[in-house]
Amino acid sequence: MTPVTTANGARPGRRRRIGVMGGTFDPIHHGHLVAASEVQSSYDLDEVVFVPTGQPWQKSGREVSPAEHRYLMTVIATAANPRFWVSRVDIDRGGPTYTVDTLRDLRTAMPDAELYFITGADALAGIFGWRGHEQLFELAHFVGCTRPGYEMDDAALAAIPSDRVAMLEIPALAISSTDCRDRQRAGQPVWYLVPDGVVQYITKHGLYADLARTDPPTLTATSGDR
Ligand SMILES: Nc1ncnc2c1ncn2[C@@H]1O[C@H](COP(=O)(O)OP(=O)(O)OP(=O)(O)O)[C@@H](O)[C@H]1O
Ligand SMILES: O=C(O)c1ccc[n+]([C@@H]2O[C@H](COP(=O)([O-])O)[C@@H](O)[C@H]2O)c1
Repeated sequence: MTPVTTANGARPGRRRRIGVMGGTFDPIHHGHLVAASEVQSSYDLDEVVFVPTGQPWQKSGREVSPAEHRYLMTVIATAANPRFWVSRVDIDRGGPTYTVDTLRDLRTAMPDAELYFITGADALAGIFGWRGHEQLFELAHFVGCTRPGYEMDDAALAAIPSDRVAMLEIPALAISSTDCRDRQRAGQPVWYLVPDGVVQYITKHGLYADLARTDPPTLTATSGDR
Protein backbone atom coordinates (compact mmCIF):
# COMPACT_ATOMS: atom_id res chain seq x y z
CA MET A 1 0.00 0.00 0.00
CA THR A 2 1.35 3.49 -0.83
CA PRO A 3 2.07 5.41 2.39
CA VAL A 4 0.02 8.56 2.96
CA THR A 5 2.02 11.75 2.35
CA THR A 6 1.25 15.45 2.65
CA ALA A 7 1.64 17.95 -0.20
CA ASN A 8 5.31 18.55 0.71
CA GLY A 9 6.06 14.82 0.79
CA ALA A 10 6.14 14.47 4.60
CA ARG A 11 4.55 11.44 6.29
CA PRO A 12 2.07 12.46 8.99
CA GLY A 13 3.21 11.35 12.45
CA ARG A 14 6.74 10.54 11.40
CA ARG A 15 9.90 12.64 11.47
CA ARG A 16 11.46 13.17 8.06
CA ARG A 17 14.31 10.74 7.49
CA ILE A 18 17.22 12.16 5.57
CA GLY A 19 20.20 10.13 4.37
CA VAL A 20 23.55 11.93 4.31
CA MET A 21 26.04 10.54 1.79
CA GLY A 22 29.38 12.25 2.43
CA GLY A 23 32.29 11.76 0.09
CA THR A 24 35.11 13.32 -1.83
CA PHE A 25 33.46 12.14 -5.07
CA ASP A 26 36.60 12.59 -7.17
CA PRO A 27 34.79 11.43 -9.28
CA ILE A 28 31.37 10.19 -8.08
CA HIS A 29 30.77 6.62 -9.33
CA HIS A 30 28.05 3.97 -9.35
CA GLY A 31 29.32 2.47 -6.06
CA HIS A 32 28.31 5.71 -4.31
CA LEU A 33 24.95 5.88 -6.07
CA VAL A 34 24.03 2.26 -5.36
CA ALA A 35 24.98 2.66 -1.68
CA ALA A 36 22.75 5.75 -1.37
CA SER A 37 19.88 4.12 -3.24
CA GLU A 38 20.03 0.91 -1.18
CA VAL A 39 20.03 2.79 2.13
CA GLN A 40 17.21 5.05 0.91
CA SER A 41 15.08 2.05 0.12
CA SER A 42 16.01 -0.11 3.15
CA TYR A 43 15.42 2.68 5.68
CA ASP A 44 12.51 4.28 3.84
CA LEU A 45 14.36 7.58 3.71
CA ASP A 46 12.48 10.57 2.36
CA GLU A 47 15.60 11.96 0.68
CA VAL A 48 19.34 11.50 0.46
CA VAL A 49 21.61 14.52 0.46
CA PHE A 50 25.03 14.06 -1.09
CA VAL A 51 27.67 16.20 0.60
CA PRO A 52 30.94 16.60 -1.32
CA THR A 53 33.85 17.31 1.03
CA GLY A 54 35.54 20.70 1.09
CA GLN A 55 39.05 19.70 2.12
CA PRO A 56 39.16 15.98 2.96
CA TRP A 57 41.94 16.20 5.57
CA GLN A 58 42.65 12.45 5.55
CA LYS A 59 43.40 12.74 1.80
CA SER A 60 45.76 15.69 2.25
CA GLY A 61 48.72 13.58 1.12
CA ARG A 62 47.42 13.44 -2.42
CA GLU A 63 46.00 15.76 -5.04
CA VAL A 64 42.23 16.26 -4.88
CA SER A 65 40.31 17.96 -7.72
CA PRO A 66 38.86 21.43 -7.06
CA ALA A 67 35.67 21.29 -5.01
CA GLU A 68 33.58 22.97 -7.74
CA HIS A 69 34.35 20.15 -10.20
CA ARG A 70 33.49 17.50 -7.60
CA TYR A 71 30.30 19.37 -6.68
CA LEU A 72 29.15 19.69 -10.30
CA MET A 73 29.86 16.02 -11.07
CA THR A 74 27.76 15.11 -8.01
CA VAL A 75 24.91 17.33 -9.22
CA ILE A 76 25.05 15.73 -12.69
CA ALA A 77 25.11 12.19 -11.24
CA THR A 78 22.14 12.73 -8.93
CA ALA A 79 19.98 15.02 -11.09
CA ALA A 80 17.62 12.34 -12.38
CA ASN A 81 16.62 10.98 -8.96
CA PRO A 82 13.87 13.07 -7.31
CA ARG A 83 14.94 11.88 -3.84
CA PHE A 84 18.60 12.88 -4.29
CA TRP A 85 20.03 16.36 -3.86
CA VAL A 86 23.43 17.90 -3.19
CA SER A 87 24.52 20.16 -0.35
CA ARG A 88 27.39 22.64 -0.43
CA VAL A 89 27.74 22.86 3.38
CA ASP A 90 31.19 21.27 3.51
CA ILE A 91 32.48 23.22 0.50
CA ASP A 92 31.15 26.60 1.66
CA ARG A 93 32.29 26.22 5.29
CA GLY A 94 35.93 26.21 4.19
CA GLY A 95 38.81 24.56 6.01
CA PRO A 96 39.20 20.82 6.62
CA THR A 97 35.96 18.85 6.47
CA TYR A 98 34.78 17.17 9.66
CA THR A 99 31.57 15.14 9.69
CA VAL A 100 30.66 16.49 13.10
CA ASP A 101 30.35 19.95 11.45
CA THR A 102 28.45 18.50 8.45
CA LEU A 103 25.86 16.91 10.72
CA ARG A 104 25.51 20.01 12.93
CA ASP A 105 24.96 22.23 9.88
CA LEU A 106 22.39 19.84 8.41
CA ARG A 107 20.56 19.59 11.73
CA THR A 108 20.40 23.36 11.92
CA ALA A 109 18.99 23.48 8.39
CA MET A 110 16.53 20.61 9.00
CA PRO A 111 15.77 20.56 12.75
CA ASP A 112 12.77 18.26 12.26
CA ALA A 113 14.72 15.54 10.46
CA GLU A 114 16.32 12.31 11.63
CA LEU A 115 19.70 11.93 9.92
CA TYR A 116 21.21 8.69 8.61
CA PHE A 117 24.88 9.04 7.70
CA ILE A 118 25.80 6.60 4.91
CA THR A 119 29.33 5.23 4.64
CA GLY A 120 31.17 2.35 3.08
CA ALA A 121 32.67 -0.27 5.41
CA ASP A 122 36.15 1.21 4.84
CA ALA A 123 35.17 4.69 6.01
CA LEU A 124 33.15 3.37 8.96
CA ALA A 125 36.12 1.29 10.12
CA GLY A 126 38.13 4.51 10.52
CA ILE A 127 35.45 6.50 12.33
CA PHE A 128 37.25 6.54 15.68
CA GLY A 129 39.96 8.61 13.98
CA TRP A 130 37.45 11.31 12.99
CA ARG A 131 37.37 14.60 14.83
CA GLY A 132 34.82 14.75 17.65
CA HIS A 133 33.78 11.15 17.01
CA GLU A 134 32.22 10.88 20.51
CA GLN A 135 29.47 13.28 19.40
CA LEU A 136 28.78 11.74 16.01
CA PHE A 137 26.38 9.08 17.24
CA GLU A 138 24.25 11.67 19.03
CA LEU A 139 23.81 13.58 15.79
CA ALA A 140 22.88 10.76 13.40
CA HIS A 141 22.33 7.07 12.84
CA PHE A 142 25.17 5.47 10.87
CA VAL A 143 24.68 2.91 8.11
CA GLY A 144 27.79 1.07 6.93
CA CYS A 145 27.47 -0.45 3.46
CA THR A 146 29.44 -3.50 2.48
CA ARG A 147 32.20 -2.79 -0.04
CA PRO A 148 34.22 -5.40 -1.93
CA GLY A 149 37.74 -5.74 -0.52
CA TYR A 150 36.93 -4.22 2.88
CA GLU A 151 35.89 -6.06 6.02
CA MET A 152 34.41 -4.20 8.98
CA ASP A 153 36.38 -5.28 12.02
CA ASP A 154 34.06 -6.67 14.72
CA ALA A 155 35.90 -4.84 17.52
CA ALA A 156 35.39 -1.46 15.82
CA LEU A 157 31.73 -2.27 15.17
CA ALA A 158 31.22 -3.34 18.80
CA ALA A 159 32.57 0.02 20.01
CA ILE A 160 29.80 1.92 18.20
CA PRO A 161 26.48 2.14 20.11
CA SER A 162 24.43 -0.66 18.58
CA ASP A 163 21.25 1.39 18.40
CA ARG A 164 23.04 4.03 16.29
CA VAL A 165 24.83 1.89 13.71
CA ALA A 166 23.76 -0.81 11.28
CA MET A 167 25.57 -2.67 8.55
CA LEU A 168 23.78 -3.14 5.24
CA GLU A 169 24.70 -5.68 2.60
CA ILE A 170 24.47 -4.02 -0.82
CA PRO A 171 25.14 -5.30 -4.34
CA ALA A 172 28.92 -5.52 -4.61
CA LEU A 173 30.45 -2.99 -6.99
CA ALA A 174 34.25 -3.09 -6.98
CA ILE A 175 34.54 0.51 -8.17
CA SER A 176 36.66 3.21 -6.56
CA SER A 177 37.36 6.82 -7.50
CA THR A 178 41.08 5.97 -7.43
CA ASP A 179 40.54 3.31 -10.08
CA CYS A 180 38.41 5.68 -12.20
CA ARG A 181 41.16 8.35 -12.08
CA ASP A 182 43.84 5.80 -12.93
CA ARG A 183 41.81 4.46 -15.84
CA GLN A 184 41.21 7.94 -17.21
CA ARG A 185 44.93 8.74 -16.95
CA ALA A 186 45.77 5.51 -18.73
CA GLY A 187 43.26 6.18 -21.53
CA GLN A 188 41.04 3.28 -20.42
CA PRO A 189 37.25 3.69 -20.44
CA VAL A 190 35.34 4.84 -17.39
CA TRP A 191 32.00 4.41 -19.17
CA TYR A 192 29.53 2.46 -17.01
CA LEU A 193 31.69 2.89 -13.90
CA VAL A 194 30.46 6.49 -13.56
CA PRO A 195 27.23 8.00 -14.98
CA ASP A 196 27.41 9.04 -18.65
CA GLY A 197 27.16 12.76 -17.84
CA VAL A 198 30.13 12.43 -15.49
CA VAL A 199 32.23 10.78 -18.24
CA GLN A 200 31.38 13.73 -20.48
CA TYR A 201 32.18 16.25 -17.74
CA ILE A 202 35.58 14.61 -17.08
CA THR A 203 36.41 14.74 -20.79
CA LYS A 204 35.17 18.29 -21.28
CA HIS A 205 37.31 19.63 -18.41
CA GLY A 206 40.30 17.37 -18.98
CA LEU A 207 40.14 15.98 -15.43
CA TYR A 208 42.64 13.28 -14.44
CA ALA A 209 44.26 13.89 -17.82
CA ASP A 210 47.89 14.44 -16.90
CA LEU A 211 48.82 11.10 -18.46
CA ALA A 212 45.85 10.73 -20.79
CA ARG A 213 46.54 9.10 -24.10
CA THR A 214 45.12 11.01 -27.04
CA ASP A 215 45.59 8.31 -29.72
CA PRO A 216 43.60 5.09 -29.73
CA PRO A 217 45.65 1.90 -29.21
CA THR A 218 47.40 0.64 -32.37
CA LEU A 219 45.68 -2.39 -33.89
CA THR A 220 47.82 -5.44 -34.51
CA ALA A 221 48.11 -6.69 -38.11
CA THR A 222 45.50 -9.44 -37.73
CA SER A 223 42.94 -7.79 -35.43
CA GLY A 224 41.21 -5.75 -38.14
CA ASP A 225 41.39 -8.34 -41.00
CA ARG A 226 38.17 -9.85 -42.33
N1 LIG B 1 32.08 0.73 -4.34
C1 LIG B 1 31.62 1.18 -3.16
N2 LIG B 1 30.74 0.44 -2.44
C2 LIG B 1 30.29 0.90 -1.23
N3 LIG B 1 30.65 2.09 -0.66
C3 LIG B 1 31.51 2.86 -1.35
C4 LIG B 1 32.04 2.45 -2.63
N4 LIG B 1 32.87 3.41 -3.07
C5 LIG B 1 32.89 4.37 -2.11
N5 LIG B 1 32.07 4.05 -1.08
C6 LIG B 1 31.82 4.87 0.12
O1 LIG B 1 31.41 6.16 -0.31
C7 LIG B 1 31.93 7.18 0.57
C8 LIG B 1 32.69 8.23 -0.21
O2 LIG B 1 33.80 7.59 -0.81
P1 LIG B 1 34.93 8.35 -1.65
O3 LIG B 1 34.35 9.57 -2.28
O4 LIG B 1 36.15 8.49 -0.81
O5 LIG B 1 35.15 7.28 -2.83
P2 LIG B 1 36.31 6.22 -3.01
O6 LIG B 1 35.95 5.41 -4.21
O7 LIG B 1 36.57 5.48 -1.74
O8 LIG B 1 37.51 7.24 -3.33
P3 LIG B 1 39.10 7.06 -3.43
O9 LIG B 1 39.39 5.82 -4.22
O10 LIG B 1 39.53 8.33 -4.10
O11 LIG B 1 39.59 6.98 -1.99
C9 LIG B 1 32.79 6.44 1.60
O12 LIG B 1 31.99 6.21 2.75
C10 LIG B 1 33.11 5.12 0.92
O13 LIG B 1 33.33 4.10 1.85
O1 LIG C 1 35.18 13.98 10.48
C1 LIG C 1 36.28 13.55 10.14
O2 LIG C 1 37.31 13.76 10.80
C2 LIG C 1 36.33 12.71 8.87
C3 LIG C 1 37.51 12.06 8.47
C4 LIG C 1 37.49 11.33 7.28
C5 LIG C 1 36.34 11.23 6.53
N1 LIG C 1 35.22 11.86 6.97
C6 LIG C 1 33.99 11.83 6.14
O3 LIG C 1 33.72 10.56 5.62
C7 LIG C 1 33.09 10.69 4.33
C8 LIG C 1 33.88 9.86 3.33
O4 LIG C 1 35.17 10.41 3.25
P1 LIG C 1 36.17 10.10 2.07
O5 LIG C 1 37.44 10.76 2.53
O6 LIG C 1 36.24 8.60 2.01
O7 LIG C 1 35.60 10.69 0.85
C9 LIG C 1 33.09 12.19 4.03
O8 LIG C 1 31.83 12.71 4.32
C10 LIG C 1 34.15 12.74 4.93
O9 LIG C 1 33.95 14.10 5.32
C11 LIG C 1 35.20 12.58 8.09
